[in-house]
Amino acid sequence: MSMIEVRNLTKRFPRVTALDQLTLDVGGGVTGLVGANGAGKSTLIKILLGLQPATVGTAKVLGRDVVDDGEAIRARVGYMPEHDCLPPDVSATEFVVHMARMSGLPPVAARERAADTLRHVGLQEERYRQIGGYSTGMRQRVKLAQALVHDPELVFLDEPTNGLDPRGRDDMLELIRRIGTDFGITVLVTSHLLGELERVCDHVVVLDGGKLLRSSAVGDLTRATRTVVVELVEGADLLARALDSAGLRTQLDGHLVAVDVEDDSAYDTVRDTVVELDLALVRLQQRRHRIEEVFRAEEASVV
Ligand SMILES: Nc1ncnc2c1ncn2[C@@H]1O[C@H](COP(=O)(O)OP(=O)(O)OP(=O)(O)O)[C@@H](O)[C@H]1O
Repeated sequence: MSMIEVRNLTKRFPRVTALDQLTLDVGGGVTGLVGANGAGKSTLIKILLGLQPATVGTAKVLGRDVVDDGEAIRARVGYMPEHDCLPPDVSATEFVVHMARMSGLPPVAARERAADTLRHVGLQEERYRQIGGYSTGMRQRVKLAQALVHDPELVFLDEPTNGLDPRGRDDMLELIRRIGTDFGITVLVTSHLLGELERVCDHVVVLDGGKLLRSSAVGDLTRATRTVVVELVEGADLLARALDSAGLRTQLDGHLVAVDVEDDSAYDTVRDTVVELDLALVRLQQRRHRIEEVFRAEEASVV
């Protein structure tokens, strides 16, 4: 079932078209929304939350229209905004309890949910201190906690790893994965870094200049473009030439030949050719492309 359905969505600002006839379906699990700064990611999230009107087109979230049913959608959806929006002079506990109360939870339930959620995002004793003294990583966790405190079915996380050091990024990505797997909450997470999303996402949507560049399952994206690396004692150039003549794409690098493998028959061709040429094999290793390499290769072939 589609959690989000976007049809022909266009958003024009006076000087720029932020979204351009975007059509898109997002299912359950963790979906990454990737694009350079200005690609339209935040604008899409704001329209899906009913916080901004589209110029043209329609969108549904959890089966409800974003214009007619904004309030009902916001009750079942969490939102972690990109920019800092936290009051400095209250504690994380006070803030998250307040947000839970705003979502309609009674006082005792709000306190319990806030404590549970802050624990899940990894804020311990520091949750009683004023937010003004927090590190960026701690502030991101508070923003995440307020997005989860009312037990939503779907959360929008806008650039949750922004400003974090590598360790903080890893921790945040792990948390996002757990939101999807352990709690069964559907996640739409944005980033301008494609590489970090492949670790936690089931699906990736790529926006470019407000248009849909690609929407694929992460597994399909990397599986479709495997490489097998063949290392030989000698004769790598002979093998590369023979495989080229057999219609495979190869790259020669010293004693190594990297071969693009589009289907399983390519393995047979590599094995048979090594035997026919009577070459001494050191290693035959399969390597999946990283998602970033796939896109880089595609961009290069477009240029
Ligand atoms: N309220 C606004 N008024 C005018 N232009 C806007 C407004 N909001 C966004 N834009 C423009 O729309 C385009 C898309 O912006 P958006 O914030 O959606 O991109 P983004 O992919 O989220 O990038 P970033 O990560 O930098 O926020 C940009 O060119 C931006 O300048």
